Amino acid sequence: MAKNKLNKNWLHDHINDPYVKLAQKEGYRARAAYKLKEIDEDEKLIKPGQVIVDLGSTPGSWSQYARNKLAGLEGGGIRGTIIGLDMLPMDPIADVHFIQGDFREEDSLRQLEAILDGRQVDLVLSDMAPNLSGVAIADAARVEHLIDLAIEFAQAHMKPTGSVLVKCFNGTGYNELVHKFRAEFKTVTSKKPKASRDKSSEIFLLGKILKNPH
Ligand SMILES: C[S@@+](CC[C@H](N)C(=O)[O-])C[C@H]1O[C@@H](n2cnc3c(N)ncnc32)[C@H](O)[C@@H]1O
Repeated sequence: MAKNKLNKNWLHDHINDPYVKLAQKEGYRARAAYKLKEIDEDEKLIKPGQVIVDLGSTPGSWSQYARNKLAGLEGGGIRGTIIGLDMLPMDPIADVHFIQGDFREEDSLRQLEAILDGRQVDLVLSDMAPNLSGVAIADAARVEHLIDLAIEFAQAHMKPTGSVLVKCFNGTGYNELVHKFRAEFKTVTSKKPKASRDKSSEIFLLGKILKNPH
């Protein structure tokens, strides 16, 4: 299909997408908020008082959703901590810490550790998506690398009873990722929320309770 037609189709789908409309109405920066919302409502992941790390947070809809879940009733501050990290800038969200950095780089980890200041994380979220080259094996390796780093981070900084939710793609390398999750977590579930487009091979893996915490 010609590129122009593809762009037009995307625009048509986007404008008519109920989640895009809902995001505009409810003040979310991206329709992605509803992916996390559905998974959270199913799995009861986010609770007041938690320490949450949101990897690949820009433009910020997952952090906004998490913030709403941790918000106090009287509209004052949040109970808990949210740290967003992305290589791209993110407009500030009240009560959400933000680090601009590449998660593959040591410096980003140091900055995360500085904000954590010894506290353990309850929930690691990763909606990180690497730039894809179209070469299946190379792309699978990039996705896997980011997920390996998220798991390593969880091993080092998450409570043993915590959870890790990562975006991956149901294609080359997916079975290996499920295998890896099963080796690391007591419970592993794959999630395809309704807001994740059918056309997309995007799928989320949720691991709960570390088998071998450090
Ligand atoms: C799909 S978007 C995230 C959307 C976000 N969850 C939301 O709800 O607004 C994926 C993000 O991952 C970020 N990303 C990809 N690779 C990264 C890396 N190595 N380090 C940090 N961020 C990364 C991209 O810059 C992009 O902003």
